[in-house]
Amino acid sequence: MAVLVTGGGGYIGSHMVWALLDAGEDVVVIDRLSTGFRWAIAPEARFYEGDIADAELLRRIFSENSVDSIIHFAGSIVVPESVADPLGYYENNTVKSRSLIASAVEAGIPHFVFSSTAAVYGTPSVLEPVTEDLPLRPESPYGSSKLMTEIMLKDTAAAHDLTYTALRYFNVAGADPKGRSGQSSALATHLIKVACATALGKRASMNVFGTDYPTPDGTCVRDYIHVWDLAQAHLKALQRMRAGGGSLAANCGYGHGYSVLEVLDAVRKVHGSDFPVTFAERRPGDPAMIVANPGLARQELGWTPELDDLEGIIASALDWERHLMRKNSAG
Ligand SMILES: NC(=O)c1ccc[n+]([C@@H]2O[C@H](COP(=O)([O-])OP(=O)(O)OC[C@H]3O[C@@H](n4cnc5c(N)ncnc54)[C@H](O)[C@@H]3O)[C@@H](O)[C@H]2O)c1
Ligand SMILES: O=c1ccn([C@@H]2O[C@H](COP(=O)(O)OP(=O)(O)O[C@H]3O[C@H](CO)[C@H](O)[C@H](O)[C@H]3O)[C@@H](O)[C@H]2O)c(=O)[nH]1
Repeated sequence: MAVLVTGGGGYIGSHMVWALLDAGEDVVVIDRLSTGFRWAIAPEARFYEGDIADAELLRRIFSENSVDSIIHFAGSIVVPESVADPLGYYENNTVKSRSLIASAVEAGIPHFVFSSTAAVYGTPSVLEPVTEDLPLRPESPYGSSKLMTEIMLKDTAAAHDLTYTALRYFNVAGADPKGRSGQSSALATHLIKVACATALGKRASMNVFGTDYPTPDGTCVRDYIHVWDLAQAHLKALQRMRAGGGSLAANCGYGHGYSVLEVLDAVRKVHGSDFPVTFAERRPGDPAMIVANPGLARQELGWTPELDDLEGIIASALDWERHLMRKNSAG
């Protein structure tokens, strides 16, 4: 049986494709290459260029491949961009996911893994790491667009022969330990990516967005998870559903948070030199602090993270950034 990866040319999707191939799976990718890259998709995967809402293309993919599972990464991912363009985010993340889910139901695909996000919680009402039963109160259209897809999946799973796992990722960072993929988009806005690019001189400077949050040092706190550990959680979710496990929404994070300033200090330490930072206004849509309680994923998926080390995550991100610099200078 084959696994269809939507958004397999993107940051997390390209790692997932490698993880699936490493595990001996047959892999098919659909990606419209809006933020992803053809070269980022492992050559062993079969690639279809197009949109997840193109029902005709999905029918062709399902007729040409024995797909039993979909892992759905394709979407728009930048929180402040979603505040400026909510309808664009509801279109690409919610409306198009609805179309993809309808294609899955029509083709009788039994298993579906969805890239959800910590942003579904908004700013939690408790200081402890969040569990899945807390109220879901997204603070950005991005978070709402993802929560709506979780709701569609829940209702669809109740009505049809489809089992889903929604993995609520916390802040994904780092690169494939074997150096085959990493965060490659020059437009990426993620903290660790931006800090590594600044440390290496690819950017002149960077901003710290907000220093007056109700956190120990005034900057936002996040739970940074290594992209390779995250890909392994998806493999576990697939195995569990194939073995008859039911639908589930589970956090993927490590259970401890770092402030923006702590992350920048770690980048300075790993890189070995300082770089320019500007203290700027808060960025719209940012919750002050969010950290995962990963107990459910550990217990239900049997997921055991192996790369829980901020400096290790940063070292792999720096390595990938250097690789991109060599690749670009070679033309
Ligand atoms: N990066 C994070 O920290 C993070 C955290 C939580 C959740 N997520 C979720 O993980 C998923 C992947 O994120 P990423 O960081 O790899 O982003 P990314 O932008 O690198 O990858 C998204 C991929 O989807 C493709 N795509 C977008 N819309 C499409 C469409 N309509 N049809 C076909 N292809 C389309 C893009 O070309 C790209 O290759 C997203 O759904 C995102 O919301 C990411
Ligand atoms: O140049 C930068 C970039 C980010 N930040 C700050 O660093 C923190 C982390 O920001 P990121 O952009 O790296 O990540 P987000 O927390 O905004 O969002 C990420 O994780 C979320 C889940 O927590 C979502 O799923 C989303 O897709 C993904 O981009 C935020 O406080 C942000 O304001 C800066 O100070 N400077």
